[in-house]
Amino acid sequence: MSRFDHLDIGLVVRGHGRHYIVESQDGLRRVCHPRGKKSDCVVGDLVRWAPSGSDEGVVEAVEPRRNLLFRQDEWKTKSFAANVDQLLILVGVEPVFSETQLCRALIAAEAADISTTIALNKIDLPGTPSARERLAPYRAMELPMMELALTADREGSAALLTPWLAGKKTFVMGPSGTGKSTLINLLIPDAKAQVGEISVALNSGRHTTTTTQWYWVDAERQTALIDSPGFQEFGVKQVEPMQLPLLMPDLRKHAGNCRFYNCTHQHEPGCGVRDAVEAGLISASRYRIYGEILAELTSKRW
Ligand SMILES: Nc1nc2c(ncn2[C@@H]2O[C@H](COP(=O)(O)OP(=O)(O)OP(=O)(O)O)[C@@H](O)[C@H]2O)c(=O)[nH]1
Ligand SMILES: [Zn+2]
Repeated sequence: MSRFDHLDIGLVVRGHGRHYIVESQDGLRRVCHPRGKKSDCVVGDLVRWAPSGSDEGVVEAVEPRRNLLFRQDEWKTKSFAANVDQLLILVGVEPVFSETQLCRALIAAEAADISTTIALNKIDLPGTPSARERLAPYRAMELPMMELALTADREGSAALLTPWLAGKKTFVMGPSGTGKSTLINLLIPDAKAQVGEISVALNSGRHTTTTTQWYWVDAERQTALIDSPGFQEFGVKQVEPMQLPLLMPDLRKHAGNCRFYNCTHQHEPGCGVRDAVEAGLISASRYRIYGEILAELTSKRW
């Protein structure tokens, strides 16, 4: 029980600097301001809010979160969203995706206990076989995968996505130019209107992709897509170094065979992970990325 339990619950559908757009249960959206540091919230948060003035509100408290997806570098933590059911990582045949970013996103999702599906888009393009090849280690890890052609085969893509999304809150992540906007517009014909409504409330005029945005797919407000801006760096400093291999399913599978319980899988003799790399059971690129992230996590702050 908290002293704010009598207040209405709202959903944070967009953050905008120090204020938020909160959707109340009747579907109305209004600008809300945080009362203090305690009411720092992110998209997907459920908040207790009170009216303030004629059409604004104050966030008094944030309800406990089911999960929080975020990235963390040396200096700051950047939240993506809270209370999501699943993550969709959209990569494209073009532009060629960065495997290190993909690994980092998967590690952050695993650390937050959020299940992930990788979707390869633009399979109408000739680079498709090599993109599939690059994803082979992830398929071998039994990560769910989907193949899409969001512009070339709209119906086929929608038919794959729609049942998978139904009733869930899905966070969509992916590098710039892979088709995130195409996906949102395919599934949410009134996406522009949903954003426009908010821009009017904020007086911001037009949509910027610099902020995370919650979209309802259906009129019943059961299915949601959460679209996020791109990013350059994806820090996973929230992870303890010893925990890192446990968040990478292919490494985790072989770490039990190491001679030392605290093996870092770098130089130790009798390392099950390095044996598996040599045997081709763990991809060389995944192992290299593991080493790079481990070095980052163990580097001393100055
Ligand atoms: N050939 C092909 N092109 C596609 C497909 N899906 C999207 N595209 C094109 O890829 C380009 C980028 O798509 P967007 O939806 O704008 O990508 P985005 O991920 O939103 O990119 P940002 O806005 O930069 O974050 C556009 O020119 C799309 O038409 C596809 O299935 N096949
Ligand atoms: Zn080892």
